[in-house]
Amino acid sequence: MDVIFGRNKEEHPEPIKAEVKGELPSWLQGILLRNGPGMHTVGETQYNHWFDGLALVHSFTFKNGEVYYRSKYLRSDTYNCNIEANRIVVSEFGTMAYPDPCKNLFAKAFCYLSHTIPEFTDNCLINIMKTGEDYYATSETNFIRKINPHTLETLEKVDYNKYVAVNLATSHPHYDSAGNVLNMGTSIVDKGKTKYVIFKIPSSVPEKEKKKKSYLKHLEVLCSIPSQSLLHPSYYHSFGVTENYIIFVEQPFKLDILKLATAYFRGVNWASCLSFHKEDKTWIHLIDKKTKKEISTKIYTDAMVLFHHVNAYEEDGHVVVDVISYPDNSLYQMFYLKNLNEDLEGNTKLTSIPACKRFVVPLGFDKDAEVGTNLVKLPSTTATALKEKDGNIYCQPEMLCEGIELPRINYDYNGKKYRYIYATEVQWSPVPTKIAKVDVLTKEKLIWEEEHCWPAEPVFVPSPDLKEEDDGLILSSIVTSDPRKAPFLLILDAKTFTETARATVNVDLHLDLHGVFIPEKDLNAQHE
Ligand SMILES: CC(C)=CCC/C(C)=C/C=C/C(C)=C/C=C/C(C)=C/C=C/C=C(C)/C=C/C=C(C)/C=C/C1=C(C)CCCC1(C)C
Ligand SMILES: [Fe+2]
Repeated sequence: MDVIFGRNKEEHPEPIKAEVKGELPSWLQGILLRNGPGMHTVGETQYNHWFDGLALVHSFTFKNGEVYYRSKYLRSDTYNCNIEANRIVVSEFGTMAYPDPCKNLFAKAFCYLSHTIPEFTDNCLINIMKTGEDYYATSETNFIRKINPHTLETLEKVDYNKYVAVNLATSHPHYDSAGNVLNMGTSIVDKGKTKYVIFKIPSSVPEKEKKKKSYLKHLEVLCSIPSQSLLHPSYYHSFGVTENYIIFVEQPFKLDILKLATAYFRGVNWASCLSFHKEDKTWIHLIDKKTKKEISTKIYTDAMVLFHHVNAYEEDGHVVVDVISYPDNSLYQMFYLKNLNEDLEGNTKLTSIPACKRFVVPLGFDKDAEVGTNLVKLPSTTATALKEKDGNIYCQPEMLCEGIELPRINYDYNGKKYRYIYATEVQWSPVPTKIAKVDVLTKEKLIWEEEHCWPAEPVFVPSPDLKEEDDGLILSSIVTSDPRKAPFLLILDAKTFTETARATVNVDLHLDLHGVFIPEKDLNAQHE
C-alpha cells in the first residue's frame, strides 16, 4: 500500500510518447490535465496525511492519434521552501510544520536565503480550474497557482483574498454555459462575521485589459450566507447548482475557529480542529440566483459528511440534489498515511462507505399542508420531505448506489436532469478497483475492472456529434499495484463501457485526485 500512496514519485517534464493500443477517434484532440499529491517525504520529514502531499500535475496530450505523457511538481512557494530546506517547513492541513530557524545551521542559512516561508501553503494539489483562458492548480486555501497547460510550468501565485474576503475556497468550482466560474469560500477571520461567500469570475474581460487578462480582478460577489455558528463554520468541499438555484449543504462537520487559532502553539495539526457533530442537523440551503437570497423555508436532513456533489436539477417544482455522503468523518481519518500504510486486510477498512444519495426539496408546496405530510410529489423517487410543525422541512434521501466516489457527469448536463454518473468504485477499503457507470433512472450499473488496476476519477469527454447524454469517451489514468504491469491511460466508450484504446506509459504514475479535459479548441497556442 505505501508503495502506491506514500512513495515519492519522479517528475517527467519532457513529453513521453505512450504506446497506444486500439483505435483513438480522430476527434479526440486536447489535453487531460490532472492534479494530486506526489511527494510525502522531504529529507527526513514526512507528511501525516495523503491530502498533504506536494502537488504533482500531470497530463496526457492527444495529438493526431498519438498520446504524450508529462508530469511536473508544482513549483509552489511551499515546494521551493521545502526542497531548499530539505525538510517540511510549511504546514499543510494534516501536518503542522515548525520552521524554527535556530534548530540547525542549515535551516538558518535557508531562512537568510529566501526570507519568505509562506504563511499559508500554496501547495495546490486537488484540482484544476479554468478562468477565461487561464488554468490554475487549486486547493482549499486562499491561494491558487496559474500553470501552463502545455508545459505544466508553474506561473503566478494568486491570492483570492485580494479580490474577495475568503480564507478558504473550494477546489470544485462550477461553470455556466458561457464559461463563467461560480465558486464558494469561507470568511473566518472577520470576528463575529463568519460567513460563506458565493462569487463569480467572468470568462471574459474588457478588450482593453486583454493583455493583462486578470479575470480574477473582475471577480464579483453574488451573495453571502452567515454561518449558523460564528465559531464553528462548516467544512465543505463542493456545492451544487441548478438553473435557478445554488445549493449549499451546511454539514455538521465543522471547523473550530478557537482551536485553529491556537493549533500552532498547542503543537497539533489543523485537521484536529475539524470535528463531526453527529447530534447536529445538516442544513440544505437553496439560494435563488436571481434574487441572490436564500429561500425562506428551513430545510434539513440527518447528520452526514459529504465531499462531492454529483449533480442537481429542478423538476416539477422540486430541486433534486445528488451527493456522495458518509455517515461520519472516518474517511478523512483513514487517509492518514499511517492508516494507509497498514496491511489492506488489517485496519485499512472503510468503516463508513460512500453512498450516492438523492435529496429532493419541494419548492412551491401547499403552505396549508398538514404536519407530517410528505411534500415530494415526484413519482420517480422514494426520497421524502416531511413538513414539521415549526414549518421546517425534514428530508430523507433515496439511495441511488453504494460504494462510489470521485463522481463525474457529462458536464453539459450540469444543473439539468441527467441520467449517468461515472465514478470510481470502492468496496471496504480506500482502494479504487473499478470504474462504474451508474444509470440513476434504472439503477443499472456498467463496470470496468482489471487485475492490479487502480483507476482514477473517470473524466467524460463528449463526442462532437453528441446526441445522447452518454455519447462520448471516458478517460481514466490507471495506476497498477503490480510492478510488472505498466500503468496506462484507459479510454472507454462511455455508452457501452467497452475499451476503445489504452495508452501505456512506462513511468511511476501517481494516484491523483481531480482534473479537466481541455479540448484542442480551448488551447491557447501562444502558451506552447
Ligand atoms: C484513493 C483514491 C484516489 C480513490 C479511492 C476512492 C475514494 C474513497 C476516494 C475519495 C476521495 C475523496 C473523498 C477525496 C477528497 C479530497 C479532499 C476532501 C481533499 C481536501 C484537501 C484539503 C486541503 C488540502 C486543505 C488545506 C487547507 C489548509 C492548509 C487551510 C489552512 C487555513 C487557512 C488558509 C486559513 C486559516 C485557517 C486554516 C488554518 C484552516
Ligand atoms: Fe474533490
